[in-house]
Amino acid sequence: MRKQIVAGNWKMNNDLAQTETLISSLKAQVKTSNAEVMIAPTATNLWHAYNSTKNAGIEVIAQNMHFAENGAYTGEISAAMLKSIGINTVILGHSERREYFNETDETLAKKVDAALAKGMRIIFCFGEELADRKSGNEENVVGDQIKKALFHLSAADFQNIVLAYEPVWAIGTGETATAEQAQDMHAFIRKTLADKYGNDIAEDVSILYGGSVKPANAEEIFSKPDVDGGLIGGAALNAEDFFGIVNAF
Ligand SMILES: O=C(CO)COP(=O)(O)O
Repeated sequence: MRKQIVAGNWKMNNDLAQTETLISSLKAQVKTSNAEVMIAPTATNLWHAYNSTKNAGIEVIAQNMHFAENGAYTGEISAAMLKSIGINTVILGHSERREYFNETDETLAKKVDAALAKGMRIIFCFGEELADRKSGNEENVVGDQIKKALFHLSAADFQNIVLAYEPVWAIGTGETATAEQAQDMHAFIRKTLADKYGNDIAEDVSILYGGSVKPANAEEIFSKPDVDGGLIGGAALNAEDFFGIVNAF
């Protein structure tokens, strides 16, 4: 079953005290929602966030992980380590990881495999850059990113995959894809999945939109039939704004 999801990607923001404050504000705003609500604090605060959101209707998820089980990878965190502190979902392939940390489709495919092997759910991100969109190449770029990192998977694996379309030109820029641009790309993504795995799988996968989603534009974006939720950056750092978006469903 396709799920509606709103996930807050906190990126490298909020120390421990700020994490405590924001979680308290979020807990004060939670009410029964049609959407699953997730937050992705920075790694040092995952354990605290996990403990302070138990039974609060907010899932704590990770922003990244390494593909190896363990070993000589200074500074990295494995799927098993995340699982051991109660984290069952991980964001992979964010454009900032691709751009600043040289993550490639090939390394992402390994990360996807490692997360699935541990039974984790993945929010897999991809999206074109401005130059790709200006040259009309956005579908080729997005199709390639999906195929290279995910098309070695089995149909059953997609039960644990959520997709997040995040056009790079709309991240942190205040520039949002129009609801129509998001819908067109999400429909293309679903068709790409359907061509390989069949309609049932394609219809079941949740596809989130990310890129300058705010309370003011969330309702219109979420109203589109192939948009199943959002991956939220800046607006996730404020509890009212974040729940303004969650409540847009
Ligand atoms: O990158 C994003 C979420 O992962 C989107 O960030 P903004 O909402 O700040 O544009």
